[in-house]
Amino acid sequence: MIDLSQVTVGFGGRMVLADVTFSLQPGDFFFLTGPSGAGKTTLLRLCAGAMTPAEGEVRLFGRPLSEMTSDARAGARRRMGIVYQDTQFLDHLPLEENILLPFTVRGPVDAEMRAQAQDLMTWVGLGGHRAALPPTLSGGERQRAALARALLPAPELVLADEPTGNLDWEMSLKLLTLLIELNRLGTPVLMATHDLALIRAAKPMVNARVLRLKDGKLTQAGAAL
Ligand SMILES: Nc1ncnc2c1ncn2[C@@H]1O[C@H](COP(=O)(O)OP(=O)(O)OP(=O)(O)O)[C@@H](O)[C@H]1O
Repeated sequence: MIDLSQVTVGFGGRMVLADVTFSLQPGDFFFLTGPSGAGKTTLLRLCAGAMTPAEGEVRLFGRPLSEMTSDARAGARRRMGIVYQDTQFLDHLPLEENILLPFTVRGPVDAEMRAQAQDLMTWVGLGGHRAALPPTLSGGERQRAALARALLPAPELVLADEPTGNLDWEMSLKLLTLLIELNRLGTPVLMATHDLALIRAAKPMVNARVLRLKDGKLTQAGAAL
């Protein structure tokens, strides 16, 4: 579904990703780890078609990124559930409307969509915050809202950048469990995280693989979970 082939990315003369090859297929669950600044977000942005590499090829749903128009890239992104580290919300809209945005931008929102949004909000513990304006939410609440918004349109794959960074342990486990449940239904997940305890907690629940980024290189520590 996503293929990176010998991809290289640098910023200001500094190599961040060097000759990285990676493939995300149906059913895969990958944790992406590595020190701060190792390039985890950069790799996720490549997977989302949000940037182009200096060298190498990115394919999204089988199509070379280099041959996709910006509309085609946006179309590919709509098929993905992307949880950014700093998901932006529209501050003047109540949370429920923010979560419904992926639907609103495509057309009228019907009662079923609204019910799905409310279910997801309840699941992530935001059922009591439906009318809240985003600036009044805590960091952890915003993160859970970001997850709900990414998952609402039933994406074909999930890319999540430190989705548990602001969450307590219980909520982190809950979020992990939701991603694992989705994965069991076949949705591939690529999740960047620093949290090795969370990776260990996943071990009995999912056949996940660990990718480690260091010095621009990607290594797979399949048995290290
Ligand atoms: N648009 C950009 N312009 C210049 N440098 C950038 C840009 N994006 C990322 N970088 C640099 O590339 C490196 C990798 O950044 P990236 O955000 O991918 O790392 P990360 O592994 O996600 O870090 P963290 O765990 O702290 O979020 C960093 O040194 C960062 O400063």
